[in-house]
Amino acid sequence: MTEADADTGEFIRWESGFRNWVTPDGSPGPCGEGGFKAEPGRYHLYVSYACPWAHRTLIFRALKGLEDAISVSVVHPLMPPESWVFGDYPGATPDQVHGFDTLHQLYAHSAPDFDGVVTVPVLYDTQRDVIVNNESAEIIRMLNSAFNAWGRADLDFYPAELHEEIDAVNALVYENVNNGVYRTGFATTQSAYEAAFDRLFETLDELEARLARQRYLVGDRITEADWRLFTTLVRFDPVYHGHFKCNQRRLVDYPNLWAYTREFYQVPDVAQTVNMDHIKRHYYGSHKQINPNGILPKGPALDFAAPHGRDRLGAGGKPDGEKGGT
Ligand SMILES: N[C@@H](CCC(=O)N[C@@H](CS)C(=O)NCC(=O)O)C(=O)O
Repeated sequence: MTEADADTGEFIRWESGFRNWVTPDGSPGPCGEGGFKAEPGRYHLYVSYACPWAHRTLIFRALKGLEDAISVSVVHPLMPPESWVFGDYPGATPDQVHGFDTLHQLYAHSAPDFDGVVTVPVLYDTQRDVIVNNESAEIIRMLNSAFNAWGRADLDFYPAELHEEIDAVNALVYENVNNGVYRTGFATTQSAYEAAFDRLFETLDELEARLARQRYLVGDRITEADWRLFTTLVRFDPVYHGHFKCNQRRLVDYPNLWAYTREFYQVPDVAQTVNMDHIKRHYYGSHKQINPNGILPKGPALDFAAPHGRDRLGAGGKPDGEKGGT
C-alpha cells in the first residue's frame, strides 16, 4: 500500500504499530510493555526477502548466530494491494506458526481491532501468540543485544560509546536514502519527486566522500548504521535506479559506495540473505501504478563478489575489533 499527500504528492510512510521489546529478563524495553523474555525457540520472524527493512532483521539474525533460536517465515515476493501473502514460490515458505494465507490474518489474530498497515518485518511471540514488534529499527536492536545467551555475544553493532554518532548517521540515511528512494519513487507530483531525488543524491555524494576517508560509516568498525545503509544500496541499481527513477547516477558510478556495498555483501552469511529474484520480482511485479505491465528487467549484471579493496582504508573489518575483513 502506498500513500501520497493529496496536496503535495509526497510519499508518506506510516508509523509501525507494535512496539514492545524482547529483553533478557522480560522487563519493558524503551517503549511498550514488558513480558517478552528472550528465550530460544519462542520468537518467530516474518520477513520478505524483497523488503529492505525486513532484510536488516535477517542480516542481524544471521550475523548474531540466531538461526536456531529464532525461526523465520518468508512471504511470497508478489504483494497484492491488501499486503503480503504466503504462497508457493522458490525461497518463500508457508506461515510456519499458524499456516495463515495472508499476513493480514496474523495481524488480525494478534490484534482483532488492528486497522493500520500490514507490513514486514514482524517479530512474533509464539508463546503469548501476539506480535511483539513490527519496526525493523527496534527489532535489530533486540537481536543485537537481547539474545546474547544463544548467539554471538561478542558482536555488538550498537556499542554504547557510539550511540550518538550512530543515531545521527541513521537519521540522515533513513530520511534521505532508506526512505528517500521510496519518497522519490512513490512521489505523485514532479516537484515532490525532484525534491526527494535531489536530497537522495546530495546525501549519496556526502556518503561517498565520507567513505573515501573511512572504511565504515561510524569509526573504524562495522555498526548498525552500515547494515541499515547496505540493504538500500544492494537494491539500488537493480531496482531503485530504474523502477523508482533514482537515476542521476548508478551505485556502480560511486567507487567508494560500490566497493563498500561489495565488502558488506562478502561478509560471511550475508550473501545468503540477499535474494535478488525476490527483490526484483516484488518491486517490478507489485507496484502496478509504476510498472503496469509488470515487465521484469533482465539486468543489470552486477558482480557483488568482485574484490572490494576496502582493506586499504585500514583496520576494522570486524565489529569486535579483529583485524582484517572480508
Ligand atoms: N518502518 C517499518 C517499515 C516496514 C515496511 O514499510 N515494509 C513494507 C515492505 S518493504 C511493507 O510491508 N509494506 C506493506 C504495504 O505496502 O502494504 C520498518 O522499518 O519495519
